[in-house]
Amino acid sequence: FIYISRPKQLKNGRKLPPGPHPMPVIGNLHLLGKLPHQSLYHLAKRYGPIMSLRLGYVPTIVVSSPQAAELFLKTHDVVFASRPKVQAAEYLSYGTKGMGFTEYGSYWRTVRKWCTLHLLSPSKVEYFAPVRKAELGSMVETVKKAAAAGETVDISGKVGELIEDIMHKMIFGRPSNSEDENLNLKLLIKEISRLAGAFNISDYIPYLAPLDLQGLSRKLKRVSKILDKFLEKIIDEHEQAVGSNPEEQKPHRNFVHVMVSLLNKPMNPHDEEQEYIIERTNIKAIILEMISAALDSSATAIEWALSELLRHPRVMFGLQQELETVVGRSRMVEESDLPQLTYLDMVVKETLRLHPVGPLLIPRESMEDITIDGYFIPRKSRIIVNIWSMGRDPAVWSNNAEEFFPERFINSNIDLRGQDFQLIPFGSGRRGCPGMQLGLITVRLVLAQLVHCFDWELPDGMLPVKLDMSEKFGLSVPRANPLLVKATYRLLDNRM
Ligand code: HEM
Repeated sequence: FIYISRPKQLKNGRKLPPGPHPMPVIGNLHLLGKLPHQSLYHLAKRYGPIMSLRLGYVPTIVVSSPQAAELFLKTHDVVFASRPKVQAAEYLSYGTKGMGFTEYGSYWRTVRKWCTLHLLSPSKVEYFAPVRKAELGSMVETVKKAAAAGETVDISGKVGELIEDIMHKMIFGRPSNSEDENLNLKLLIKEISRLAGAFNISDYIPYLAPLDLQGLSRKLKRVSKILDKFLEKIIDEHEQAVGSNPEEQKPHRNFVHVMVSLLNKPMNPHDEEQEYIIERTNIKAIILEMISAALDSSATAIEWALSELLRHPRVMFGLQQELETVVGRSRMVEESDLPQLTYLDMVVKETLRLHPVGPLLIPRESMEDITIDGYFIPRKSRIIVNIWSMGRDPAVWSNNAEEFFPERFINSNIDLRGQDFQLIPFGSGRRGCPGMQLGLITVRLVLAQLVHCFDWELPDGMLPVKLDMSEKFGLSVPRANPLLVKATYRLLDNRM
C-alpha cells in the first residue's frame, strides 16, 4: 500500500500526485466502472484527496477533499477555469458556441455575462414565479386525483413533467406538449445527460475515435440532429413573432424571444473585449444548454429529497410540522414562505450533500503547468472534483456522514452557494452554476408543496429501509428506477 500510494516521480524531479499505475493505452479507464463517482471515491480513500490518473492519454487529477477543492476552485481558480474539448460538446454545443463546455476566454466571458444578465438574473427568476405557481398547482390537482383513486404515482415521472412544463414556458414561452411531432424532449435531455457525462473513449484515446467503440458518437449525432430540427422551428416561430410585433421586445419575455429579438446584434455592446454578434448557432447552443441544465438538475434533486424523506419518516414529519406552523393547512405554500422554512433549507442541503446532482461537477482543464500542495499538475490536465466523495467524508461530516440527518446544519454556517467547500453542489468560482438561484427556488418550492399537500408512503406496505436507492450515472445522477409512491391529500378543503 505504501509503495502504490507514493507520489509518481517525473524525470525532471517533479512529482505527480499519487495514483494507481496506468495500463498501456487505456491508462486507468478500466477503473471507472459503471458509477465512476463511486469508483473514484474508493480510489481516493487509498491514494488521497489529490490523486492522479491517466485516462487513455489524458493526465487527470481527481480532487476529493474540501481543502483541495478550495485550492483548485478558489486559490487557483483562473488556472482551472477552462473546460476540455470533448466530442459531446461538438455535437450538443455546436462546436462550443454555448457556455458550459466552452473553453475559458473572451467568448465564454461574453456569453456568461450575457446569459446572467438577460436570462438568469434574479428579476427574471422572480418574473416567472406565477408560472411555477400555476404549473405546480395543476400537478397537485393531478396527484390529488390519483390519491383519491388510491393509485400508485410515479412521482419521478410527475416531477420530471412538472419541471419540463415550467422550463418550457420560461425558455420557449409555451406549454411542453404544444409544439409537435412526438418529440419527447425530457427523454432526449436524459439521453444527453448520459451521453455528455459518459467517459467517452474517443476523448481519451483520439486515434480510436473513428471506431466509435461505445457507439456514443452515433447516438450524439442522432440526438443532436433531432434537437437541431426542433430548435430551428422554434427560432423560426419566434422570428415571426418578433417581426410582427417589435413593440413586444420587453426584457421579461421567454428566453428564445429575448435572444431572437437580439439576433445579429452584438452580445454586449460597449464591451472592452472583443465584440461577438448573436447568430442563430449561438442561440441554438445556448437554448440547448439551458434546457439540458434546467430539465434534469432540479427534478433529480427533488426525487432524491423525496426518496430520503420516505426513508426517514421522522424528517418528513418534522418538515410537515414546520410547514404547518409557517403556512398552515388551509392554504398551499407560496414562494414568499420559503425564507421562513429553515428546516426545509436543511433538508435540501442534506439531500445535495448525499446526492449531488452533478457528483463530478463538469470537468475542468488546467491552462498552465502549476504546482499545488507540492504536486506538479501539467497543463491540459483534466480536473475532476468529486463532490460525492466530499459529501461522505467522515473527517468533514463526522461518523454519521452516510446518514441522512438534516439537523447537522443546526447552528452551522455552512452554505451551499460555493463559498464553503464542504458543500458545493453548484460548483464554485468562475465556472460555478449560473442557474443556482433558479434551481434552488424550484427545488425548495416543489419539495415544500408536495410535502405540505400530501402524506406519502411506499406502495404495497414496503418498508422505508427497502426503498431502492441505486443511481444512474451521467452528467447528472438521478435514481436508477423511478420513485413509486402512494399519496394522501392532507390540506383542509377550503384552501386558496
Ligand atoms: C438544482 C439545480 C442545479 C444544480 C445542482 C446545478 C449544478 C451545476 C454544477 C455542479 C455545475 C458545474 C459547476 C462547476 O464546474 O464548478 C453547473 C454548471 C452550469 N449550470 Fe447548473 N445546476 C442546477 C440548475 C441549473 C439551471 C436551472 C440552469 C439554467 C437554466 C443551469 C445552468 C448551468 C450552466 C449554463 C452551467 C455551466 C456554467 C459554465 O461553465 O460557465 N443550472 N451547474
